[in-house]
Amino acid sequence: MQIRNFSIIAHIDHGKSTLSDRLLMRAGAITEREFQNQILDDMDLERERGITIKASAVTVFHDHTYPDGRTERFMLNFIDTPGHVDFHYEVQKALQACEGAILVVDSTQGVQAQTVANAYAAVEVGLEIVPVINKIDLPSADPVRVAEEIEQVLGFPAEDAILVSAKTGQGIDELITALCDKLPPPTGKPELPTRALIFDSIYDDYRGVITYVRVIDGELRKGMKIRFMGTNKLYQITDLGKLMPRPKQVEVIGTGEVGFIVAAIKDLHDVRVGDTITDAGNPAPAALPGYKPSQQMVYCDFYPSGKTQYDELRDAMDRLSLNDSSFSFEPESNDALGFGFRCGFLGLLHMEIIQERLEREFNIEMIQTAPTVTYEIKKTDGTVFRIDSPSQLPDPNHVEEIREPFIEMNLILPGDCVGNLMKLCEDRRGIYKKTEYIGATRVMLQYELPLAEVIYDFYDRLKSATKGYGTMDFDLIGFRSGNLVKLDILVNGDKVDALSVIVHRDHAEKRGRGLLVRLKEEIDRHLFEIPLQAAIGGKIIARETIKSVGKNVTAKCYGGDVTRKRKLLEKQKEGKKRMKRVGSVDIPQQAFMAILESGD
Ligand SMILES: Nc1nc2c(ncn2[C@@H]2O[C@H](COP(=O)(O)OP(=O)(O)OP(=O)(O)O)[C@@H](O)[C@H]2O)c(=O)[nH]1
Repeated sequence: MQIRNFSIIAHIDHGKSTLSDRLLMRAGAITEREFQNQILDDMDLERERGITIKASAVTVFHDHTYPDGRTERFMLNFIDTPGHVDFHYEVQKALQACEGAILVVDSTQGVQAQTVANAYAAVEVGLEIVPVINKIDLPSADPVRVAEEIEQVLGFPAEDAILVSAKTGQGIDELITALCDKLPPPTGKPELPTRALIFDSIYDDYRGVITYVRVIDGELRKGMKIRFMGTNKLYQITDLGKLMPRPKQVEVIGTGEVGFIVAAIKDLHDVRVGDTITDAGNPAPAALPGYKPSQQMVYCDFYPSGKTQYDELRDAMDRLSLNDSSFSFEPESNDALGFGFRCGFLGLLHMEIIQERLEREFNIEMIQTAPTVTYEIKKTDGTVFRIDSPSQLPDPNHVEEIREPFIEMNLILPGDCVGNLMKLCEDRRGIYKKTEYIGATRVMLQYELPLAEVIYDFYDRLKSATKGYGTMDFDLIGFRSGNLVKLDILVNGDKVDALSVIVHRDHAEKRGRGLLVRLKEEIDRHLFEIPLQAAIGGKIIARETIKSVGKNVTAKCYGGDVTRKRKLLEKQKEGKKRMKRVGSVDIPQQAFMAILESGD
């Protein structure tokens, strides 16, 4: 029997999940009805089996007929990947467990920013790529143009693209034939000591940690004693299986195959994605190369509020981190906000997901501070270290350099929006790199930008400046020294650490003023007058005053420019009720997020 391992990669909404389901249906693994119900998203399935399915590696069989009439059975293993820019890391993990990838491009949309990013990622790990043009059933489909774009931007010959409709099933047989013919087989050796790559793991309430593996050499057997080569932990396999797509127990996962193992592992942190599993009785001499560890790029604080206690928040986060090892938290205390946690995320979307899950699944009420990036500090004594909160910045007299993370951003947009986007990038301290044309009407722009300038609202700005047609993708390229300063905020004379930000010196005054104006809108009047001040190193650079209730009877006007309200902030409307008392002033949740809106 032949084995082929591949991932499906695509820009968001180009049809990756629908195509996975269609392939499952074509291979007879699911029924037409299940296809209609989107099997891979079916939560009932998880409940029924007591197993959680995530970024699943699904196994199906296909009888392939060669041109000479011979037939042979193929085991096709495919791994679903997330498409969002925050989860690049997950995509990389999936790709390294494969020999090939299907690159899906929507025939009505063409090549988009994440099409390019995912294609490059797949080429980088040496995968064979089968380009697929999807949604050809739609009247607005333009597969010829899209095939040309694929050739022009990515270099895959236009005639190699396979035209399909995941929805109707058109072209799926050609696709499966191409997978069998074009993708290389796995190259591992069955006779060598076992080496299996961990590409995913999840925590399951009933069975502990479930580890997804790709066996490179040797095999994994039920009952086998295994060693995790990186963490040096020993376990015994109690169960192993494959997702077909329902979990099916097997006795052996052989060379080149994928599957999951259960070994009574209680702590997700014992199982490091990228680590190698070997046979404890006959260990491999060296581990597989593994992955770069996931990088947290965005940090913020969570503080319990309302009826939620500190312990409840900690327990909820503990439970969440069981299932998501790229989310981290550490106790943090703060004069103004009391005891809470400093949390690290892969990106802003990841942060929103965690915040939403805490609120929805655990009924947690909390105050969240504005997100910030990691900075690298060089002190005058030569020491270099990283901080993930402005409050950790040492005395400016001891700081020689503040370095901030920079990204390389690729934007794909309609040609007539280029001017607007270049202005936006330049306002955000962007450094222009290059422009490339895609066909006659679209442009790929490349800029280097400070991450701090894009994490808040850049995506929304891009969408509104391009009527929704623009797409973006970025990669971290390193830390660069900048003329950065810490801007402190004083409320009624008290410095509120959670409101401090690190900003470029040239923008400091404008940011300080903007922030105070927003704070003034958010903080209700009290019985006394409240001075608001912005300061750099003790020097006040801006000031506002919230008048006392007694002095002016005009009703307070809330809101500001509604069109500027971001999605993130809208979700926090009820946060208005969540207050934290700083000194004698009540500050609502939204005030802590005001920094997000005070940029321009
Ligand atoms: N007409 C048509 N619609 C399709 C086809 N394939 C997918 N779609 C639709 O396109 C939308 C996005 O498809 P998904 O399969 O969810 O896309 P995805 O790439 O997995 O999206 P994410 O999981 O959000 O990254 C859905 O509404 C699908 O029904 C197709 O071949 N034809």
